[in-house]
This record gives sequence, C-alpha cells and structure tokens, in this order.
Amino acid sequence: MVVVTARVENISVIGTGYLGATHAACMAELGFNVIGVDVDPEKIDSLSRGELPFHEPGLPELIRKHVDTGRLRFTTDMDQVGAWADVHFIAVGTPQVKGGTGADLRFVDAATTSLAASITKDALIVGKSTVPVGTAARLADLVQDTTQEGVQVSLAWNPEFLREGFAVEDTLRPDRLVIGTRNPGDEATLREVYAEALGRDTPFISTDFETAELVKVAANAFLATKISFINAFAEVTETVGGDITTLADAIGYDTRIGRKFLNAGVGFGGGCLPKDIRALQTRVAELGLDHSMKFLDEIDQINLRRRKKAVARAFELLDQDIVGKKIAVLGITFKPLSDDVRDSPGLDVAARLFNAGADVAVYDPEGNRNAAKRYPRLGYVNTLTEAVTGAELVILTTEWQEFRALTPADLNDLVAAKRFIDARNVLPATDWENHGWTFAQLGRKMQHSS
Ligand SMILES: NC(=O)C1=CN([C@@H]2O[C@H](COP(=O)(O)OP(=O)(O)OC[C@H]3O[C@@H](n4cnc5c(N)ncnc54)[C@H](O)[C@@H]3O)[C@@H](O)[C@H]2O)C=CC1
Ligand SMILES: O=C(O)[C@H]1O[C@H](OP(=O)(O)OP(=O)(O)OC[C@H]2O[C@@H](n3ccc(=O)[nH]c3=O)[C@H](O)[C@@H]2O)[C@H](O)[C@@H](O)[C@@H]1O
Repeated sequence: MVVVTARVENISVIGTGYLGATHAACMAELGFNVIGVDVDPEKIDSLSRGELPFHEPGLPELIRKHVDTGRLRFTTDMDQVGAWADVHFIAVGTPQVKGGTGADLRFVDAATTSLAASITKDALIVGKSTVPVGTAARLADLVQDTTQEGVQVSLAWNPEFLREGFAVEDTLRPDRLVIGTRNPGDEATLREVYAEALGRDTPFISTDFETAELVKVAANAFLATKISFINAFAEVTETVGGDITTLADAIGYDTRIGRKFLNAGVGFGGGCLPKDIRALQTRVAELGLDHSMKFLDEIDQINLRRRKKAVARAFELLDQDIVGKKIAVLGITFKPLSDDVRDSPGLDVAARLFNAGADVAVYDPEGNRNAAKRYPRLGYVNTLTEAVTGAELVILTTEWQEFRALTPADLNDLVAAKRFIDARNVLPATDWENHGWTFAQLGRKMQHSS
C-alpha cells in the first residue's frame, strides 16, 4: 500500500514538565517549528524567556538556542496550536492518584479533550505520557467524539524512555523507538518525525496500542525489579556478612544479567519507577489478573524497607539517642544530576530523622528548593561544609559527584563525631575506617555488630 502523508513542519507538545520541555526543545533541534503548551502560566513565562524552571543538564542551552531562533515558543493557549500543528505530542503528568495506587488520568483526559476540540486542521495526536494499558484505545474514541466535523485527527502512542539527568541525549539518541498505531499513515508520519534517529539504525518497534503501552511499564517494572533484587540480597549480607557490591559485580559479568541497575543502597525513587509499578499492579488487578503482577508489591516493599534501614542505621550509630543530634544529610534529590525530589529516598530519610527529633542539616547541589516546598521545616544549608560542621553523623543519600569525591581528610576536622552512613555504597569503607570513622553501608554488616 502506498501511504501518502503531509510533510510534518509544525509540532506542539502539550505539558512542558521534565518530559515535555525536553521533547519540545529536542524537536526544535531536529528542525521542526515547535510550540509547547502548559496550564501553568509561571512555567510558560519562564520557558518563553528561554529559562528552564528545573534542572536538566544541557537543556537550558537548547531551550535558549531555539527560543532565540524563533523555532521554539510556549503558550498557555491551546487554540494557538489546534490550527497550526501537524503533530501534537501529549506529555502531561500521570501521577499516582491521591489516596490510591492507580494512575491519575485526569490531566491526560483534560489535555486530550481540549486539544481535540481545538484542532481545525488534519493532525496526528501522539501520546507520550506513561499510561495504564487500555488508555490509548479509550482516548482514540474520545478524540473521534470530540473532533470537529470534516477534520481528520488520529491517535498514536509513543512511550518515552528518557532518564532524568540524560534527557537531551536520550531524546536525540534514543536506544529504541516504540510506536503503537492503528493507521499505516500514522506510522509514516512518526517515521518522518524521527527520521534522524532512524537514519542511525535506531531500532523502531511499530506495534499496536496495547503493546506500546505495556512496553513502557514493563521496562520500568524490570528496572525496579533489578534494584529490589539486589537490595533483597543486601538485606542478607547485612545479616550474614559479605559484600553486596562484589556480589553485584560478580553476577553482572554474566551478560544475560548485566551489571547496570544492580547498585544496592537506599533504593529507587522519582516521579516514575515507584508510581509506575503501583499503577501497573492496580491496572492488572482491575482486569481481573490479581496475581500476575503481585510480585511488584514485594518489589515496592523491599524498596521502602531500604529507607527504614537507613534510618535504623542512624539510630544504631547514635546509640538510639538521636534527639537534638546534628545529622548531615547529603543528597535530597532522587538521583544525581536532577532537582527532582518526587518520592525521593533521601528526602524521606531526612524527614523521618527530623520527625524523630534529630537536628537535620540537608545539603543538595540542586534539590534544596524543591525539597523545601515539600518539607519546609528541615534545616536546609547551602554548602557541604555547613552541613557537616559539628555533625554527629553524616549520611550520603544521593551520589552526586561532589559527595563521591569526599575523603576522610575533607571531613575529619569539621564533624563533631566521625560517624558516616554511605547509603549508596560509593565510598571506600576501609579508607574511612582506617581514619577512625565508624563507617556503615547498606548491604554491609556493621563492623561492631555480632
Ligand atoms: N520525568 C521523566 O523522566 C519521564 C516521564 N515520563 C512520563 O511523562 C509524563 C510527564 O512526566 P513529567 O514530565 O515528569 O511530569 P511533570 O509534572 O514534570 O510535567 C507535567 C506537566 O503537564 C502540565 N499539565 C497538566 N495538565 C495539563 C493540561 N491539561 N494541559 C497542558 N499541560 C498540562 C503540568 O502543568 C506540568 O507542567 C508522565 O506520564 C511520566 O510518567 C516518561 C518518561 C520519562
Ligand atoms: O519513566 C520514566 O520516567 C523513566 O524512569 C527511569 O528514569 P529516572 O526515573 O530518570 O531514573 P533512573 O536512572 O532509572 O533511577 C531511578 C531510581 O533508581 C535508583 N537506582 C538506580 C540504579 C541502581 O542500580 N540502583 C538504584 O537505586 C536511582 O537512585 C533512582 O532513585 C527509567 O530509567 C527511564 O528509562 C524512564 O523513562
């Protein structure tokens, strides 16, 4: 069959958060004219000035570049894009529903409805948000019902696999592209959008809606499972002895297993892995398959136990007496190179210690501002030195390079007591112990415990 498609020139991206702002800037970098739409006027003002309202390496430069070239614009007015764009990407949030475990689809539904109603020229709507299986089929019907007469609007699903901290690189050079479509013309349109990556032989998986939706959550569930798998072994080595990092290295040499995502520590967090495994379980249970994804509940529980373990270690190192003790918490974002504190293990640990009465000093190179919005009462400081000076205990919860580079000599004269918990297993324990530190890691038996 010969498929004739109109050339794609204009692209809109609905939702300009971590995913949408990145996608919009990268589409401009690929040569398209792009308008980003968001309901948050502050975000749109900031982006329109060429300023990124969050931290993502390399993205501010790209936004500024294309705001300056005029190829990238931002608006709160959906009607501006309905008459203009050939392809509309939906990149709004799908957070965990408040008081439940499923995905909150209100934003996706609202964005799709208002977009479809505003479209006055033939176009393709492409969902990028992470959604429960069945959502694309439902939205395709919604689009048909909402679109004005005489206008051809179709829907495709194109899940996103970018990592925060590497978002630009992952978008411009993805390791694979997955699209779910119902019309051959839609695949051709997306091949045109992604022509540059396809020219580099990037694997292109063209499938149905359901597979595309499930690939996304399967990938995140697998990554979460790998992390909790190694952390379950960390629970064992904490009890019997042994070294969890050596164990991970040793199994990781088996290429069928692979070393990536086997770093034991305080566990996974962020705006995606935790909520995605909960939403997947919830969706599958709704479909009557209560047992298929039940193991993910255990993955979640293992992960949450890691945070409690970090807190328990703090109590242990301070002889159960933490009230009023100064504890320096290093790293409050869910991972380095991001300012994102959604479901952050470090922030959770800091809040638990604070609630137990400790005098918590939090330092993070990028995360303090977002963390302060969630937990205003924690003691935020602007430098590592301020955090550790006079501390009775130092906890490393996010492995920023600044913390990975720490040596005992950097802290020896600043702290009140030489106690350290490396909750990401990134520092050489023996060095610290040789300098008189009581040094704990997660996945390692306490040296003084029997
Ligand atoms: N953050 C990440 O690294 C990745 C996120 N995802 C998925 O992408 C989606 C978005 O995630 P994030 O960008 O992290 O969320 P976010 O919360 O940073 O951004 C979502 C944006 O959508 C806007 N929005 C909400 N309703 C809207 C509407 N009706 N019209 C226009 N804009 C609207 C919000 O104001 C916000 O700016 C989620 O489904 C997430 O699971 C997928 C891969 C990577
Ligand atoms: O759907 C999403 O939003 C994204 O979720 C993750 O990306 P991201 O949340 O940016 O972060 P990851 O690098 O996956 O790390 C997630 C968490 O796992 C933790 N982690 C990671 C690896 C590891 O070995 N151990 C470990 O505890 C990190 O510290 C972090 O808290 C996936 O890696 C992306 O492919 C996906 O697109």
